[in-house]
Amino acid sequence: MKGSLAIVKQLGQVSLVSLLQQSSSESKAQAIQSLSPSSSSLSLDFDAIADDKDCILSQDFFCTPDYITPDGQYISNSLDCNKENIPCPKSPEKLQTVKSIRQRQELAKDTFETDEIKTEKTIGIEPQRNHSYVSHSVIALRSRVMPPPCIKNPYLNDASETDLDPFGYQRSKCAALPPAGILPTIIGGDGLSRYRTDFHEIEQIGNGNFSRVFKVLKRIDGCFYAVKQSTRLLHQDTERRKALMEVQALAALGSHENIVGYYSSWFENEKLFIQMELCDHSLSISRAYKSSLDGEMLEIMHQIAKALQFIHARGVAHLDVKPDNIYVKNGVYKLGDFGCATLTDRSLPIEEGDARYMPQEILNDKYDHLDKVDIFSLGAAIYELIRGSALPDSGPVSMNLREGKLPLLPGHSVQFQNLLKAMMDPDPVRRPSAKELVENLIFDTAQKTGKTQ
Ligand SMILES: Nc1ncnc2c1ncn2[C@@H]1O[C@H](COP(=O)(O)OP(=O)(O)OP(=O)(O)O)[C@@H](O)[C@H]1O
Ligand SMILES: [Mg+2]
Repeated sequence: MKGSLAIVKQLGQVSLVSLLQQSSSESKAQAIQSLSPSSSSLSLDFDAIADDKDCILSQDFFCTPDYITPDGQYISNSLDCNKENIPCPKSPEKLQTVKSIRQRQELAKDTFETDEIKTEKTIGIEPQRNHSYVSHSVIALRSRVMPPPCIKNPYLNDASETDLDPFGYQRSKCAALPPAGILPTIIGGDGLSRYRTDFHEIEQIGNGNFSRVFKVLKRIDGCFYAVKQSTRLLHQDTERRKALMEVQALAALGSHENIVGYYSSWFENEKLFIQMELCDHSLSISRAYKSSLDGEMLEIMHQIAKALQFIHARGVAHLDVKPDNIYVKNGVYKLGDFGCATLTDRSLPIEEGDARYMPQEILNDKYDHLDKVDIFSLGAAIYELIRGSALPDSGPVSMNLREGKLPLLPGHSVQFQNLLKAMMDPDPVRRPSAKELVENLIFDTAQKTGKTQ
């Protein structure tokens, strides 16, 4: 045994599993003790390894050389997920024998056979023992061997489902979303972060009530994107389902010039990540975005009305139209933040957005004309931009607005003020639809006189 330990130390590589399997518990302790003093860089969790002697080493799956992952690598990944460019430890040269290859192949075969039976139970379940690198890898691998179920998008109608059945055997279990515990949450649990692997973070560009938004560079295509991350940990499936509604709405709607572009999304460490088109900034009132020009306000109104016409035609209401959620990119205005989006037929839960921009009927829980809620909110957003200061939550100003009493706006045409008044009419039926708004002659006139250029 002494001889083999000497070889181990000399080669700088350890095959501890076989070592521990062969040794009695007493000789394990001796072996460990004799290793420790001269190899201080190796501080392995031997108890964990001994506990896991029937587990499989990650390298057995990935066909990498047999070596114990240096302790430092695991610790740095698990303690500070934000660190980038952590250098990969060099794998020591491997002494390969035909026997060791065959043993490994058999071991892997056994594991995959076991996985077929056990995967359904392990998906979506956090590993119980965080101290073992081996257990993390096995669990992460299992979730990849058996991909998570497809999720039915509630914003799409089901016409195509008869021919194609992407939900397969899970249909009976999930009418709309998979059952509790099954949504994937453990990406990143093995120390591999999709966010860190695929993107280089440049800077934070936004802050919402529920999320932070970062400007990132995608490593593989060299393009900039915005990635929105939820700030709260989404522990429960119900929370994850709710968060998912935003990406499902974006994905179902498809692309439109006046809607922020959607690329992809994933869960990582119990947070939802959404990769989107990067815009220059939002119209947030905190940026002192004040304009007294009819032309500019008309341009914003016209472009966002087009976005609303597009989503309303697809049966979707945004329910959180406000300056914070209108972004600008190269002079083009885009509607973003679909976190409150719902179906106008009220077949999905309704969560109203920022109360400052909500009409009275929503505060009275009347949801008959959800598309017209967006028209009111757009009117309120435009009014706020003209006013140049944030609308109050409550009080006489907000009450007057909800009653359709819009103060006079000096410097703005009567035609424009009347349109704004109509958009904020207390009766949703009398508000123009998005289509009527887009087709309003005021935009033609503005274009002809060059005001919207
Ligand atoms: N694609 C983007 N490009 C540029 N900036 C963005 C983008 N998406 C979001 N932002 C910025 O990040 C801020 C917060 O984003 P977002 O509104 O989506 O988060 P939220 O937590 O859902 O917000 P809320 O508090 O309104 O619910 C936005 O107001 C905007 O300034
Ligand atoms: Mg927002």
